[in-house]
Amino acid sequence: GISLSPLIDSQDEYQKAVAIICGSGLGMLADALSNQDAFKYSEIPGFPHSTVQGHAGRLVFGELRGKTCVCMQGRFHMYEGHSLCKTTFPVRVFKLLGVDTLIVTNAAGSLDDSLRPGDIMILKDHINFPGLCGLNPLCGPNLDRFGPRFPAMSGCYDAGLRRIAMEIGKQLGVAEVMTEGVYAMVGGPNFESIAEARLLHRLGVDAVGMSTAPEVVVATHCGLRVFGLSLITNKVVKSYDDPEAVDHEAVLAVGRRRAQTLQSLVMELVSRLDINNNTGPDQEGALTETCPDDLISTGHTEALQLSEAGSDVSV
Ligand SMILES: O=P(O)(O)O[C@@H]1C[C@H](O)[C@@H](CO)O1
Ligand code: HPA
Repeated sequence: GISLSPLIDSQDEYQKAVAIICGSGLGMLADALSNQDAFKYSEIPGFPHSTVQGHAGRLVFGELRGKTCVCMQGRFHMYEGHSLCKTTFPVRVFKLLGVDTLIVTNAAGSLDDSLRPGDIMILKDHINFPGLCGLNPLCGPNLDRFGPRFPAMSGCYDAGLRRIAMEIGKQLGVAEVMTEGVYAMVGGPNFESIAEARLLHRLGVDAVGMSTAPEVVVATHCGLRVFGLSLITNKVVKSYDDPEAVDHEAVLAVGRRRAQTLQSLVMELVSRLDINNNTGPDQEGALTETCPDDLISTGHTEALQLSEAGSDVSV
C-alpha cells in the first residue's frame, strides 16, 4: 500500500490534524497547504474514484499555519453511484488516523432570496433528506468502536467554530456576505424542479446541495468536531416566470471567483483551532489498531486495509 508515514511520523503531532473536504470547484483550498504530499484516490485501496468535474480526486497532506492537515481535493457523491458507506469512507479513515476536526465545504444553491451567489453560508444545521428516507451511512451493524448505535445530531455543527468563523469574516471584511443557515442534502444529480424548490423553501431550507450531510453524520458518530460552509453558487429557480437555469459550469465559476476569500477564511479558522479541546471519544490507540476487520466484514468499507499501525499505516 501507500505509506502515509509523512503524516503520522509523530503521533503527538498527528493528534492535532485537521481534515478538510473540498466541495465542487473548491479544490483550491488544498493549494494553501505547505509541504504537500498528495495521493491520487485511484492509488488508495478502498477509495472510490472521483467522477465529477471540479473534483480533482487527490488526498493532499500538508501544513496550514503550523497545523497538520489532510485535504480531500474532491469528494464522493451518492449520485455517482457510490454507496453511502463508500462516500463517507474517508471520514472513518480520518478518524483512524487521529484527525480531530473536520471542515466540510460544498457548493449550494440558495432558496432564501437574501443569499446571493458568492455568499458564504456557515452551516448551523442540516436536513438529510436521503437519511430521513433510510439512506444513511450508519445503516447496518453499528461499529461500536466508532460510536453509538443512536448518535445525537443536535449540535453536530460546533457552535464555537461557527462563532469564530463569523469573527474571522468581520476581520477579513467579508461579514456582509456571510451568514448562518440550514443546508439540505438532496440526492441529485438533477437540480431541483420549481415545485421541489418551493417545497424546500417552505420547509425552512436556506441552501440545497447534493453532499455533506452523510459525511457529517459519520463524523459526528465517531466524535469528530465539525465545521461546515456552503459557497452559494446560484439561486434555485422558484418561479415559473424565471427563465434562468443553473448548470454545473456556473457553479464552478463562482468557486473560482471566491477562491481567495474561502482560502483566507479556512486558513485563519485552522490557525485558531484549539484542537486538543475536542471532547469527542478518546482517540488514543486509533493508530495502533491493526486491520479493522469489523469495517470490512460489515461492508462498511469493503476494502479498507489499514495494515499495521504507528508510522507504518498504509491504505
Ligand atoms: O460536492 P458539492 O456538494 O460541493 O457539489 C455540488 C453538488 C453537485 O455535486 C454539484 C452541482 O453543481 O455541486
Ligand atoms: N441544487 C442542488 N445542488 C447544488 C445546487 C443547487 O441549486 N448548486 C450547487 N449544488
